[in-house]
Amino acid sequence: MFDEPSSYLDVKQRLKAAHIIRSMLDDQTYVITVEHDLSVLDYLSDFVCLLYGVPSVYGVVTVPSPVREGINIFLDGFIPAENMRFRQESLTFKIAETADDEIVERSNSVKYPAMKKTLGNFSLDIEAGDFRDSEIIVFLGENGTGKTTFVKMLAGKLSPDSSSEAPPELNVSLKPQMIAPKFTGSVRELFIKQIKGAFLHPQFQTDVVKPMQLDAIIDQSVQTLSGGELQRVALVLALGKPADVYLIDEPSAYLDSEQRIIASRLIKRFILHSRKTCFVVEHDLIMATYLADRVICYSGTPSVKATATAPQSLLTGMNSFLSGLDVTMRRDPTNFRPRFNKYASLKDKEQKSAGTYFFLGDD
Ligand SMILES: Nc1ncnc2c1ncn2[C@@H]1O[C@H](COP(=O)(O)OP(=O)(O)OP(=O)(O)O)[C@@H](O)[C@H]1O
Repeated sequence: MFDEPSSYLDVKQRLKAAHIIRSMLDDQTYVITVEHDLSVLDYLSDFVCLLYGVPSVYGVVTVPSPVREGINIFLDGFIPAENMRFRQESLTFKIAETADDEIVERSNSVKYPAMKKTLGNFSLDIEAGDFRDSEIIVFLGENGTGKTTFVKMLAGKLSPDSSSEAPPELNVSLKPQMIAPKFTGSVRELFIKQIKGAFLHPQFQTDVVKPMQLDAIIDQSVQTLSGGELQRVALVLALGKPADVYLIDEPSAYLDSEQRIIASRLIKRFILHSRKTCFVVEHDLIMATYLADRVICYSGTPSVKATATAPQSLLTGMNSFLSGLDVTMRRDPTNFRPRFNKYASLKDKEQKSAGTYFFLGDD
């Protein structure tokens, strides 16, 4: 039994862990895993059981379905065999989907210079780039390649050792990777203290606070929250602060699949409507590809030396990221979610020989 084997691992390690777990299977051995990263769940398992219900009240476990069908049922929110709808909306992952299909005008562009930073034995080179309003840029890279270091430099918490010109002075709001609250009051008191304006604003309540489902914990002490509850509180806090740039480091950590989808939608809508920019570090590729307007790819040797590219299109960036991992992805025709091809399968071989590691077309 493996409980959340992918937590905090990068994509390469998630796939490696899936291979190791699968190699344990034989006639006598069954493996049960709990996994919230749907693309890893898809790659790892043969069958899935869905659990639905009301958190802390009741839960129902379905009979096992084949993995593709099970994940699609989960995303659809409707179990045909039981004629049971457990979510009002069905979820799809059209690449470049924009909330409400609005035409996005991204006019304001801010440039940042090439920067270098050395920390102990690790050195990071960042290529010069730019970002625009209403845009989400996702960092793709292995653990220890300097994603958090770049985020801290953008946030002004670390200064570069050298840069081709002075970095822009940005008004940023940061959701750190590790959340260790010192606040001793309740969640409500924390919101009133730190983001009173946003918290009392009906639009922010509707767009951000309500979807994060904090009613049950709003008067609970912050010190007693679970990892997933803290993550949701931290996301609301980060988005509630007035800023030009939002830096969200690993929003999926500790969240279940449903909450990851809710959080991704909420971040996307918030950034689109507030006309701000958001940088996100994310290893869950369903979340990452849903969120990203553009991506920054990290290459090099983790913990030693790495380079971060300028922001590039999702397609170009994912192609180079996946080719570095020697894996391919295509989209499921039902809901367009990205799926890993099984290693050395026909589709894997075809996509590799065509150089389309990230295939946007339908099956
Ligand atoms: N203050 C420091 N002193 C020495 N080395 C450091 C320091 N801070 C970070 N490092 C090292 O720099 C490298 C990059 O760290 P960073 O946290 O930016 O990576 P990351 O890409 O965000 O990793 P992850 O995906 O695991 O969160 C790591 O090898 C880390 O150990």
